[in-house]
Amino acid sequence: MLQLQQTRRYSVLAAAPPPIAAPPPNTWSPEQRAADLVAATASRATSAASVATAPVVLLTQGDASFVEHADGRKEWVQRAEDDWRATLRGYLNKAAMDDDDASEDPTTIVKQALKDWREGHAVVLRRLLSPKAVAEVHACARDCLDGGWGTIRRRSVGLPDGSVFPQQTHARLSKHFRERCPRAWAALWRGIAGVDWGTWPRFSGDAAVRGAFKQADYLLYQGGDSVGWHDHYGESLLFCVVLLSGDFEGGDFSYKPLDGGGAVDVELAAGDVVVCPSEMEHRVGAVSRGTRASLNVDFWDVDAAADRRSAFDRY
Ligand SMILES: O=C(O)CCC(=O)C(=O)O
Ligand SMILES: [Fe+2]
Repeated sequence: MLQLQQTRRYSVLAAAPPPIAAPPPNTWSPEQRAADLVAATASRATSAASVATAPVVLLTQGDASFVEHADGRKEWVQRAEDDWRATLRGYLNKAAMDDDDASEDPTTIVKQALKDWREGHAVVLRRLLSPKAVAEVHACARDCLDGGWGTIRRRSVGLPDGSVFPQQTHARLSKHFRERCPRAWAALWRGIAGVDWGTWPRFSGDAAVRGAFKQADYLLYQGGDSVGWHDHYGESLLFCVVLLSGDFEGGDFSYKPLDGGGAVDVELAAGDVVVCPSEMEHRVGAVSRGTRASLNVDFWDVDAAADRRSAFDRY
């Protein structure tokens, strides 16, 4: 069993800088916000109507958003945790729920990916998750919100490049991910075991990969959200990212090869998975239109008894 190293570069920044232009006091009134929340917690059918009138987020800076209302008015609003939850719920109420369970066998997908793979690079598993497996993950995130069993945060990962402060909305699904997303989980551990074996072997076989599940995080980016350059060194041994949505612009996933070569942009479609060794630096570019949803899953080799995280950090 390897010793888990201290975190070196994986940065989860706590404080957000002030927005570029100071937002005016919140004119998205508490009454309106309360009404949105009530509507959002109602049934899916009725909440779909309320979502149509929710402001569109054009840009985010820290906890402030520049929004456009249905009548065309634009303004800065300061947002609190409940607002981010409402945003997440609004997206999840509309997220594609596709019943198509067709996907290729993970072994075949891994074989193809390893043919194209070069040492020191990430591995891309095309369409590893079927539309139904992707839908399972969206449904799990909604269940996490409705059931209140996972932590939901607005957080920053990585270092800002230029003036853009990286931010993502983050829901930790670890507690129930494996049982609520059986298709997604089976595709992931099979795909990852195959990749690991054929590249930088860190886990000895399927059972070791299954036992090394550390956490699964559902991530939402919109209105300029991004993730700066960072790695997961010391936090895990291997991680993967699944793209869960398609209707957005910007939001490219890039990584820096371990041989010191220049950054590589990866084109991803919903259901595609990028697998990286945890020391590999990566980032997500700013999302300029629509919503990018993804799932980050980390694998380590610390067994349950040696896991010293608090319940909050786990879930
Ligand atoms: O959303 C992604 O594609 C990557 C997210 C990421 O790197 C992280 O949350 O650590
Ligand atoms: Fe990351």
